[in-house]
Amino acid sequence: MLKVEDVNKSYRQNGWFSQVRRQVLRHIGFEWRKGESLGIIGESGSGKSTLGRLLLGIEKPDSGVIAFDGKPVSDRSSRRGAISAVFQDYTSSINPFFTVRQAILEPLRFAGKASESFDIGKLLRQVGLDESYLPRYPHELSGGEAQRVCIARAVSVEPQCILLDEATSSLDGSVQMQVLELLKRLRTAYGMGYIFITHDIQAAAYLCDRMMILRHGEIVEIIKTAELKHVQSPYARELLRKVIW
Ligand SMILES: Nc1ncnc2c1ncn2[C@@H]1O[C@H](COP(=O)(O)OP(=O)(O)OP(=O)(O)O)[C@@H](O)[C@H]1O
Repeated sequence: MLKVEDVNKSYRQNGWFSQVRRQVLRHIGFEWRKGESLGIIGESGSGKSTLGRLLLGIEKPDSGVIAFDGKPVSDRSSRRGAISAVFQDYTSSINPFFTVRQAILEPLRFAGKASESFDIGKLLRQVGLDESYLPRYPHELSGGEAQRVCIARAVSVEPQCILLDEATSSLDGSVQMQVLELLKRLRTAYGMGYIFITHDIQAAAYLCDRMMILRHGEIVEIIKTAELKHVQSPYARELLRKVIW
């Protein structure tokens, strides 16, 4: 379980030497339960990606606690293999000098899970590719294929949770749908859960069991997707109005 308690985060407003700080996240608290798919939705600038970086332990909060199975995520060894990430920018997520084979084996080696018996072909087929992609370089892949390779990398270590930050947003309509379907299938196949950061409420509704709505760095509401029509706060109602009703 991932537990977030009273997390606050600010950044210096005008560069390194500025004394002025802008509060980006305020009093964030929630739990992500094993196997769950939780959407984090909100408008641009609401703090979604910042929260994602804190959950991954890439950055530290000013105050508050983020713990995975009781251990702080800032402790790299505790989160290694527990949380993987897939980002929007699939082109820069893969080393341009790595083949697909090298790109997929990299996180496995890092997690100490690479072995001769690892079935890389099976993994590629799980994400809708096949062995013919193994010698290819990123520039020889379409956007959808590159993002599938990123997903394969994230899945390869069989983490408990994959954090996806706008991972389907830059794919065009039908490819985005294919990747969402793929994520649904992988969840069933591997039993892992997702934290799905997006401004696309429909994509989140498709993939997630619960949704957290962020505004100006604060949680407005956390609601089960099945009960989305019954959101309480005026902001959440307005945000959902266009796509739900
Ligand atoms: N490293 C940083 N230094 C200073 N300010 C930052 C930094 N990272 C983010 N911010 C600011 O924090 C606020 C929240 O940014 P964040 O990227 O988390 O929002 P978001 O909801 O993910 O937005 P988007 O949907 O546009 O990606 C923004 O005002 C942004 O300018």
